[in-house]
Amino acid sequence: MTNHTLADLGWSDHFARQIDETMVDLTPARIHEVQRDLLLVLTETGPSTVIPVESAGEYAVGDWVLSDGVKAVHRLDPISNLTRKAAGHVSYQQRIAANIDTIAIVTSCNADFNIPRLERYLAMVSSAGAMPLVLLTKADRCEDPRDYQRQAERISPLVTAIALNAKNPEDVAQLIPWCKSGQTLALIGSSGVGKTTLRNSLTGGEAETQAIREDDARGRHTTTHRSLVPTPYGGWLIDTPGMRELQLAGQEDGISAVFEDIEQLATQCKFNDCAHQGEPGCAVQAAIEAGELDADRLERWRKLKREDEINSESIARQRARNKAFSKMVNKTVRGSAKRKGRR
Ligand SMILES: Nc1nc2c(ncn2[C@@H]2O[C@H](COP(=O)(O)OP(=O)(O)OP(=O)(O)O)[C@@H](O)[C@H]2O)c(=O)[nH]1
Ligand SMILES: [Zn+2]
Repeated sequence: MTNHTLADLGWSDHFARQIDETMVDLTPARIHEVQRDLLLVLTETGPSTVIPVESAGEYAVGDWVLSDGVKAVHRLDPISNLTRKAAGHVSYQQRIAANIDTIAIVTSCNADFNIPRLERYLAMVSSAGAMPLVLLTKADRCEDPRDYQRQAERISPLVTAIALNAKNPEDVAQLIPWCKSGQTLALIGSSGVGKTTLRNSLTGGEAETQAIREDDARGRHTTTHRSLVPTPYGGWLIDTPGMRELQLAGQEDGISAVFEDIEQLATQCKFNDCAHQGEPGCAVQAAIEAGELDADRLERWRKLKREDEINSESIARQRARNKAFSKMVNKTVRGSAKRKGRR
């Protein structure tokens, strides 16, 4: 990897503002890969490694840290933060990637194309604080890719959809505007939709196109490998392989953004707490009857909100349990130190 300026690496005023006089001797470094006990970073003087001071789960690829040459002394507050509820029967919010300008949701112009899943991804992206882009791969295998494009763009005014053949360099060149100087583009989507193919086309790299197993509740070792890689256009690419389960948690704002039409209608219902289930003066039901809103879309909005609520509650309960446990441990440790002191 060649040397880059901080701006080339994606640095901006947002990060500079977080540095106070106690931190001026530290070196800004951007994480390009998170390992269990080590962070692989990029600095103005080239690639390096630093030791995390928090647990590995607190860091995400794309994060900025301040290094003293050995340790990542501070982790800077990110501009955008892609998270999900961790996969399996566990209750915590998992960080996936940070400081991404655009998140491309990759799906194919075939059976993988699925409106409810796109809505879910779009809510995640919106909640992350990044711009969404929908990439419809395998357009070369499909009779009418424009139909998929129209369906995706109908979901929300937030959506720009591009249909392409991920293997064709001319098609992939349409993505260059999102990969320029200091910009970071991330690719998310199901297995087999062409993320690795796109990554290879965009970086000139040769990453293997194979399925990657991720951590699950049975405690298998994670082999996911999220990394920040340079593109020849001055920007960066983050691939997020093998994310099978995508549960929302704490992403109500993203759901509201994607279902803005419904939330807007709901403000016109007669009752503030209208459940849109047949109450008089319900603007949402009126829109369905007038053919302006799809009843299935209302159901999907309800389902995502319920899921987000249930997951957020279980995460909050787990946090409270963890807090109570560490309080108890601290008390025990202090108690035993006191007893020792008396002896
Ligand atoms: N014809 C055609 N084939 C494609 C296109 N995109 C991907 N493929 C093929 O689809 C298969 C899966 O592509 P990958 O790039 O490995 O998919 P992935 O999303 O990286 O999958 P994971 O690594 O499992 O997450 C490969 O055989 C690709 O060559 C496309 O636009 N057109
Ligand atoms: Zn209503």
